[in-house]
Amino acid sequence: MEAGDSRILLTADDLDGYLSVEDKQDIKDLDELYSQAMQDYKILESSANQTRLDQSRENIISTYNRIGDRIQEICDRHPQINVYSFQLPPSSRGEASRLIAKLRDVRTSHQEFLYYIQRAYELLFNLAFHQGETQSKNHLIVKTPVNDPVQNYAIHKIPDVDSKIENSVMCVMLRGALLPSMIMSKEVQEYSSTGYVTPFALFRIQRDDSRKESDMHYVLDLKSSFFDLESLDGKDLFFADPMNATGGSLVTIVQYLKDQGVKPRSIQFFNVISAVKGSLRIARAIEGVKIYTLWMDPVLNSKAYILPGLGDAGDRLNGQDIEGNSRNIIQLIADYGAGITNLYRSQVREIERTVLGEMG
Ligand SMILES: O=P(O)(O)OC[C@H]1O[C@H](OP(=O)(O)OP(=O)(O)O)[C@H](O)[C@@H]1O
Ligand SMILES: O=c1cc[nH]c(=O)[nH]1
Repeated sequence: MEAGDSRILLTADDLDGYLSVEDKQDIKDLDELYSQAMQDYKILESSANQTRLDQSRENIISTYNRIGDRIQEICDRHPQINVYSFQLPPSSRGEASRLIAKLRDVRTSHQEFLYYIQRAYELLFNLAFHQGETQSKNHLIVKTPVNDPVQNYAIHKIPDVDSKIENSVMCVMLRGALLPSMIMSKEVQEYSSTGYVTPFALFRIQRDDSRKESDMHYVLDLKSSFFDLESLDGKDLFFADPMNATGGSLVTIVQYLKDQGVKPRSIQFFNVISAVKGSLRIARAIEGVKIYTLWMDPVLNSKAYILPGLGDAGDRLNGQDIEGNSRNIIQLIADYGAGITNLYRSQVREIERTVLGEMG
């Protein structure tokens, strides 16, 4: 890892250095399997012959089954990688599958995309914090609008996850992860018995789009980042980024923090879709990390995009900038509109405080 005055750089070679021979073989096997599926996509996209179309659909289903089995077998060997569809009972898997299908679909509109991302983070919160041992409960006492014959109240028991969430700091990989991080922080607030609002640490991390995946550079721009190193020490660092592709963005930030002497209590990464390569690199590079992902995809293309993926998550969440006029964090939040900013009011206040300071 190289450090300039304000820019921290990591390369694809640095990341590959973490992979074992077995990891590289797993990645290669999936590349080969997925290239078979891509042959059939070409027929699906262009053929007018019904028999050929039917045959290619059959082939794709069967290749996908083999890919799914192979990915599950790889993930079973890595307990740090938690995949919703592999850990939840089969009856719950359809929910994640349908949701991911909606997010992937080119026809899904911006508003619908936001709606499904919000739902995805509810499921991820469930995967990370509600599984496993029998949990103690917190009681919610809710006043309802019904006041005849008397004012009504309802009691709801929710899992007591305070100890898992009330030491957390929301670490944001700007910019695509900004809204998902607000959503995750609100989940924390809603489940915390004290209404804990996470502090935010904002990191401007960029992949160099002019480079290929095999030669990718990751740049952490400290001048456009907002965080207080001391406030991260001993904390549970939550990163919520919809896409975990090559793993380079997360590893760059975590290594920088480590170099600065920060010792987090834990590092947890919440993704909607992860690629096998990025997950393996992270699991190898960051000791003790936990990855929670709704879905695991098999491969990356030469531009470091996840296949089949869902495209550019940042663009689908934030819309595209006008050429040469890249919006800052405050402008992005303003563009989410009143519906979103009112829903995530506490989170917006925390982010503004982090960016603008107490007087902002
Ligand atoms: O696992 P990695 O290969 O590091 O990639 C993941 C990063 O890529 C995406 O951001 P993108 O580079 O599209 O920029 P954006 O945040 O500005 O949308 C995504 O939101 C992650 O931050
Ligand atoms: O497929 C990908 C990879 C990185 N970032 C995205 O938004 N999509």
